[in-house]
Amino acid sequence: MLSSLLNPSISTTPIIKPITRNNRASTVVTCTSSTFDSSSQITNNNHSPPPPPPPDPPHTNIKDEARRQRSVAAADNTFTAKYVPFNAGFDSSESYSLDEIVYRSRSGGLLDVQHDMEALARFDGAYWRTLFDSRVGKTTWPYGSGVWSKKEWVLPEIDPDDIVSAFEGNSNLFWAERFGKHFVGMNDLWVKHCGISHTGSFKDLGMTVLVSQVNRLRKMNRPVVGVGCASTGDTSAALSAYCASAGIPSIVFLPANKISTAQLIQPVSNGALVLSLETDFDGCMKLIREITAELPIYLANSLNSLRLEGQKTAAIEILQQFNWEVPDWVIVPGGNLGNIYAFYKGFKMCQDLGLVEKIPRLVCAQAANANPLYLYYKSGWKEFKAVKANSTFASAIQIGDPVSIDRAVYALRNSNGIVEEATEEELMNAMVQADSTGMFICPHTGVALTALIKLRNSGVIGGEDRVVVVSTAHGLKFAQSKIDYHSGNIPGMGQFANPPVSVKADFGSVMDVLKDFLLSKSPKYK
Ligand SMILES: Cc1ncc(COP(=O)(O)O)c(C=O)c1O
Ligand SMILES: N[C@@H](CCOP(=O)(O)O)C(=O)O
Repeated sequence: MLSSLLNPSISTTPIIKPITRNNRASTVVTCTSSTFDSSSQITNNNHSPPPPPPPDPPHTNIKDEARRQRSVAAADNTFTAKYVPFNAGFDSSESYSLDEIVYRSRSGGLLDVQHDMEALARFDGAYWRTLFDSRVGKTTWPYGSGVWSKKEWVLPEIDPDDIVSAFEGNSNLFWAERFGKHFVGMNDLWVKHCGISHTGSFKDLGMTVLVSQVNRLRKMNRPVVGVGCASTGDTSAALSAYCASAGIPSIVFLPANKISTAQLIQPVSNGALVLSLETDFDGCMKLIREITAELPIYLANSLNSLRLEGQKTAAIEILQQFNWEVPDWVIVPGGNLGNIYAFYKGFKMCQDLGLVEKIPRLVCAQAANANPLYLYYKSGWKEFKAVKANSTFASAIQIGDPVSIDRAVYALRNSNGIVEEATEEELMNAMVQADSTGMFICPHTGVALTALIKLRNSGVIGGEDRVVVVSTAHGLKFAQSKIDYHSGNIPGMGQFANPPVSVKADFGSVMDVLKDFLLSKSPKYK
């Protein structure tokens, strides 16, 4: 009933129909019962004169102004960074310039971006804190971005002219007062809302860095014709938006019928080549790795360590927002497992460079239907086994063979971390209960809140602890799961459902309903 009340045309499972256009297979997406087809393409049949050219842009813009400031200021670029094998020993001499196209070390392991920490440490913690704080809330290019306000720690050598940014980051960190008090008996619970972002998820933080570097590589005539990713929906949205903004072709591999309509329409709208594949995310990931090894398509998944340099700034922002006080716990939902390491790295750099004295304990929260990290953790980190990820309402983390498993284990071991899991009912109830306190969160944040509830119930997290739950995407991307829950359309679920009430449109009927409602809210008048 609710679906038809809200939007009769919403379908839970968007259909992607292949068509042939311009002698090559391409795709058309049907998000509702009405089809986008070739007839919906724009044609100019009325032979009207072309529109006049746009007026010349003003002579100066924020990039020009930033360039002028740089030429006046002393050389600001004494910092460097390079790729090294992830967690390499001190005796390793393997390294690569960030201008090389490389995703794996010689031994096939993961890479990491290593900054010249000695050069950064020539400035003390107070210097960095003041510098970062001074850039918040401005429109100065590129520092108006929460990511690029930490440029020296992200991509120090990139020319600001090459940066592709939507001034992402600086997302709000809000006090979850009612949820804290009523559901977990806490006074100091916070939500870092990374979903309030350009494309509605934390992926923007990493994608601005990756696409900026691609922009630079293309200007250097490196062989990058397009950028591609496998995605459960959010990475593809971010990739296609940043590429479209820079005029770079993007290609996204999506598991057919496994992502939400709102996520699917994002790359379609931004002009990406959208491939809908009859497999799951892990299958898409395997394919994109094979394809990017063959074709001049740059890999944009978090296997590419550039992404994590942007994502780590969310951790620095949390410290900044607490006036450089360190919370006790940070809870992050995990899928491909790049983000948990990005948080660790952001906190650790702040500790190593003297901005703070310690780092928080990290919790990675997984859906029980896609829980390879949780199983590994429970085995005492003995043996990692990829799993076949089952369908979950937290569809963006339906991942059974996470590429960053080694990074996640490193982050958790070095932060005295914990892994928790959430069943479908637990994560949906947590999401719905959080929404009832004024939030509108995604199911992945429901997974993180479930971890919090479990750790509070077991006493691991104390009532006085300061906890940050990372909300990774905007709830509006996952409206269908909320509609299904509140409609009672999910077997075995709906304990906290709040469906709309159908009422006859006459005074008496409306009064009856309202009286019942008011009495139920004010028992003393009963
Ligand atoms: C909304 C959302 N939350 C959480 C995650 C998990 O992040 P990661 O893959 O870095 O573990 C993803 C993507 O995987 C996501 O899209
Ligand atoms: N949730 C992700 C899955 C891919 O993760 P990535 O960080 O490796 O790109 C998505 O939205 O696609």
